[in-house]
Amino acid sequence: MTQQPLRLGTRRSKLAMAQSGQVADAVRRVTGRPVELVEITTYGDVSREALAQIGGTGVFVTALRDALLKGEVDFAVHSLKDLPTAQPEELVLAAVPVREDPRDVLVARDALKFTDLPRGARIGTGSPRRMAQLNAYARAHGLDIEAVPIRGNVDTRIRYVRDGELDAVVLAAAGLQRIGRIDEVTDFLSVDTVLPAPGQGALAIECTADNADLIAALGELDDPFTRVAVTAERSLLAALEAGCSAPVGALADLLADGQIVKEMRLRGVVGTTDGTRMVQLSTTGPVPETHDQALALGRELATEMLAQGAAGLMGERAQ
Ligand SMILES: NCc1[nH]cc(CCC(=O)O)c1CC(=O)O
Repeated sequence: MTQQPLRLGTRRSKLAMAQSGQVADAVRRVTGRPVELVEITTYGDVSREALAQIGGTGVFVTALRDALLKGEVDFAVHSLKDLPTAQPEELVLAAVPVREDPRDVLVARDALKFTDLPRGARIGTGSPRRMAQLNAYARAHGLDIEAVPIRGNVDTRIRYVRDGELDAVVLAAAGLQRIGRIDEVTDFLSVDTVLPAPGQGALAIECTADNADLIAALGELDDPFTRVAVTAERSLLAALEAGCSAPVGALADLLADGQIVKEMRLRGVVGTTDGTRMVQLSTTGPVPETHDQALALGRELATEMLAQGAAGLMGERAQ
């Protein structure tokens, strides 16, 4: 008996195709069903200008969600950090698989590490979050760097370095891992230096809320810890009322005593892009056992950050 293939909606970029291909393999494995990739062109893919104007929030996601709602595809794969924090009622995150390395990394000329960059080094990043933290670190440690706003996909950004236009670019480790270019990293930035974006390194597998059989099947790919961690991180982002282009970093991790997991820590940072003003806090508590507990942890930290003036540091937008 031949089974209808499951249709996986994906963006066409190299990164999206790579991660969708990996998820397709995993879904074939757990469901035993064929999976076909359906390429969907998003507004953000078509127009760089449009992307700059609308600021980036969710542009890559909207077209995939429309295709789900129209029944053109059965499920979609998103980079979790690109998902708006508001979840549409008709859709569910059926799985959040095990997260890749959440760190940001440097791809620099001549195998340079961040702290070895020469005075006046030009570092490309379009992310206010990365700019804020790199500039703050540079100020504190007497480094002289210039953060240069850039756009484009991962290949384009690395090309700025290969062409000698920039000394380095900052990217997410997870993206490079997924497209097979992790070997080009010259420095893995400690999360103490640059806290990643909420949800960075994680994927979201989404389908319609009425598809109980598929939700159950995709649920096999869910990693409960990753889900709890990214839920807390995104709850912080939502409670700060910041969009995905805001200078907000967040990371939840487990604190263990030997093999025994004791607590979850949630760290958050907000700063001005010039790195002169930062609010950086963390909170630690029992590992959340429910979605609501994970949300509460994020809200708690947001409340503390707002009390320290976080809102006043978020006015800036990506260039
Ligand atoms: N902003 C674009 C984007 N969205 C997801 C990733 C890959 C990393 C991930 O899945 O978190 C990237 C590239 C990057 O930030 O370098």
